[in-house]
Amino acid sequence: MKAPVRVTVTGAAGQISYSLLFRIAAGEMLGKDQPVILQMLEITPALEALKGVAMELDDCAFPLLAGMVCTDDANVAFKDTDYALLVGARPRGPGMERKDLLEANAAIFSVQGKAINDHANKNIKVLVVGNPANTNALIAQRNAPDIDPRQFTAMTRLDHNRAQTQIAQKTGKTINDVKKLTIWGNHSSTQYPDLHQATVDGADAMGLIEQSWYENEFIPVVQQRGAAIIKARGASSAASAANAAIFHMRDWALGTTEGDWVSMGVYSDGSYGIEKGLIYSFPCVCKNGDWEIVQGVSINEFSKAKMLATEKELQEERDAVKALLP
Ligand SMILES: NC(=O)C1=CN([C@@H]2O[C@H](COP(=O)(O)OP(=O)(O)OC[C@H]3O[C@@H](n4cnc5c(N)ncnc54)[C@H](O)[C@@H]3O)[C@@H](O)[C@H]2O)C=CC1
Ligand SMILES: O=C([O-])CC(=O)C(=O)O
Repeated sequence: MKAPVRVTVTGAAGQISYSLLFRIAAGEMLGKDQPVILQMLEITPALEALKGVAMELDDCAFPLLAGMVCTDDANVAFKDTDYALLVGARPRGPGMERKDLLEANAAIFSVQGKAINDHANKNIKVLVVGNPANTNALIAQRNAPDIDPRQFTAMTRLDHNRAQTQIAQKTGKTINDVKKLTIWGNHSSTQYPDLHQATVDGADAMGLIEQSWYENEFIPVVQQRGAAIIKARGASSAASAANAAIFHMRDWALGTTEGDWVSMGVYSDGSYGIEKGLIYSFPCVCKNGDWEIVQGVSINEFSKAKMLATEKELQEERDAVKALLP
């Protein structure tokens, strides 16, 4: 048996965490041979509810669950931690855009970035789920100057998974047949789900669909899927968001599938002309616990315009939280 690793989950009594924690403890994120210690952070009024979640985790008798910490102190929650999933933040309601949450949520991520900087393992892998995820990740990263900025990522895997299902269903194929699609940019309604490199059962995806379906259905359906779930369920995506967080961390830690790539919000190095330092979603492959941006993807004029529009939104979000960016 390996030595246990520490996994911090914030917002641990919330709805996403109620799916997430049990799957982490079952070994679905880091492998069936990797024991975990769960370090769960909540605000003080939610500690009683968190206690109930911890009791249920106990009652699962998970062989891989090597310990639990429940706390309302970020310095305790991030102590020596190896992986952090920053879920704790307010979700949006009907009629809101994710960036409307900036004011409510941004401060959480500057405090947590500092706590990560001061207490976490320096090799920590951080995934920000709380919205607006890319800009919250930027805030946390900039408040952790002693940690490599590449270790802060934002979740666009849910968008990636949504896009995969849309094209699989349209073409009558399975998820396993769909490869190399990309979500570019922000986890917001300006994100650009790109099928130009994607293949379905070995065939070029764009050759299997009409441009009008691509522009007028596929792209808006993926961009607006979060809002459609809120409308239908009366609450934002939870189990599917937890699933995407598991996939994102699993692939980062254990590697992506040969011959395919995934979408991750990562620190831009200037690839594809995207401003360096933004947390922007790119096509990524992961190996040996590290990610890299896939290079050489050809970008046509249609794609370029969409990639720039979502970059512009990220620049505006960044400028709106300047006060929190040291
Ligand atoms: N990136 C993505 O694809 C997705 C992101 N989200 C976002 O994830 C976030 C969480 O969503 P839900 O679990 O549905 O919300 P929720 O409201 O059910 O849970 C959030 C939890 O965070 C806790 N919390 C608030 N401030 C905190 C702090 N400073 N430290 C620790 N915990 C804190 C709350 O007490 C609450 O228990 C929202 O911002 C939502 O918009 C949701 C779905 C997908
Ligand atoms: O749409 C929301 O507010 C929740 C979310 O991020 C998603 O479902 O993608």
